[in-house]
Amino acid sequence: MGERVVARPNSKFQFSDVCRHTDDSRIISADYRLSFPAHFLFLPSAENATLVIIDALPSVDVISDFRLWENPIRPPPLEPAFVIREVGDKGMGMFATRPIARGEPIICERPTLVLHDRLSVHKDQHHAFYESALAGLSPDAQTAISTLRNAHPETPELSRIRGIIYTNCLAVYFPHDTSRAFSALCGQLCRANHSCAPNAHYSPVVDTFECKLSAMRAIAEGEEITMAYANVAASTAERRECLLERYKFECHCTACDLPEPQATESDRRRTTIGASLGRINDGGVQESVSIARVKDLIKLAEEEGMVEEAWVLSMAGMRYAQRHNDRAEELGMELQKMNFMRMLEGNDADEFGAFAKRKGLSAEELMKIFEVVGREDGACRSK
Ligand SMILES: C[S@@+](CC[C@H](N)C(=O)[O-])C[C@H]1O[C@@H](n2cnc3c(N)ncnc32)[C@H](O)[C@@H]1O
Repeated sequence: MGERVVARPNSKFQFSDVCRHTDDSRIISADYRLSFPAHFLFLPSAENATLVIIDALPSVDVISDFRLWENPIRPPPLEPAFVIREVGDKGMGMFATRPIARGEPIICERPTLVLHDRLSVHKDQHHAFYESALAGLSPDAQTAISTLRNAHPETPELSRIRGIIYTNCLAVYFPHDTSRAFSALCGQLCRANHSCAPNAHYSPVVDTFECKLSAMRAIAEGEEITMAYANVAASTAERRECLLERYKFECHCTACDLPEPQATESDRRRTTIGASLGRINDGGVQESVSIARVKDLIKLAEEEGMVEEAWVLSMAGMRYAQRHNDRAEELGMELQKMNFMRMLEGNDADEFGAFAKRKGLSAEELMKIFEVVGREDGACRSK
């Protein structure tokens, strides 16, 4: 540890007398009253940081050794796919500026602020703590974060920056330990609004440490680009309650505002899928339901446009077939799983590429198989 930094002239940390330099010039140790000693890692350098990671040593220490930061970020598409603009009560939103094909990456963005999920700062110190973390970022990066929406009323318990984190955070993982979830803020991707029938899917890209939004179905020019913030395998009332509590809005998406009798039918499908997914997560469904039941559930999920849930169900079906030594069903389920993955994360999804390689197929050959399986754009009900 180096010397204590006390209001150095022009220092990024001049308002804070509780930050110290460490042997790594990019890592600042913060002496706040925390559940563990926090550290700020500024990347690519402390002078011109576009990313701050808030964690404890030795984890930040480990992360700082990754060559990952030197990897180029994926180049944006030649023709940008979206614009961010005002959308009434929702605040800002993301809109397609051209037709976007299913599976196409809409945006791939390195986050600007990342913090460990179990970080707990004393409420009296929230403001100073997060301000210290932001103060080390470049002016553009600071603006990107501090101007994000805060849906929560500011209180002594919930500072503005904490409210911004609650409103916007996305899950990310580091390659060295994917069991630890971190929350991330991105200047652009965090402008995507919610829908219970979304047209886009968020996924963290572990290898390059990026946040990715891909088109889950074809998106028309001018259409709003939306993702799901909450579990959509739940009834309208349950979804609305969860969104109101966490994100402070009442959802009026196409799924929430369906007329009767479609609303009741949609609730029935979603709660049926939700109950089965709960059993899968508990490890029970594999023995308690037949492969025929898994197929029925996948059909329900497709009818609701719930691709992620269909993907989880096909994975459960594949495992079930494996345990029963049913090779034909296993391959059928694996193909479905890959196809749902392609719908969620696009043809460049790591899992999709690895599958093609494992089967000794080129991407084109694999696509032909999917055409035979017959799940093109219309397979999931577009909302
Ligand atoms: C991650 S931000 C999304 C971008 C935000 N609209 C903005 O202006 O930056 C989440 C917040 O946006 C608003 N929001 C998102 N989806 C919405 C929806 N479907 N209806 C109304 N408000 C929504 C809520 O205030 C929510 O807490």
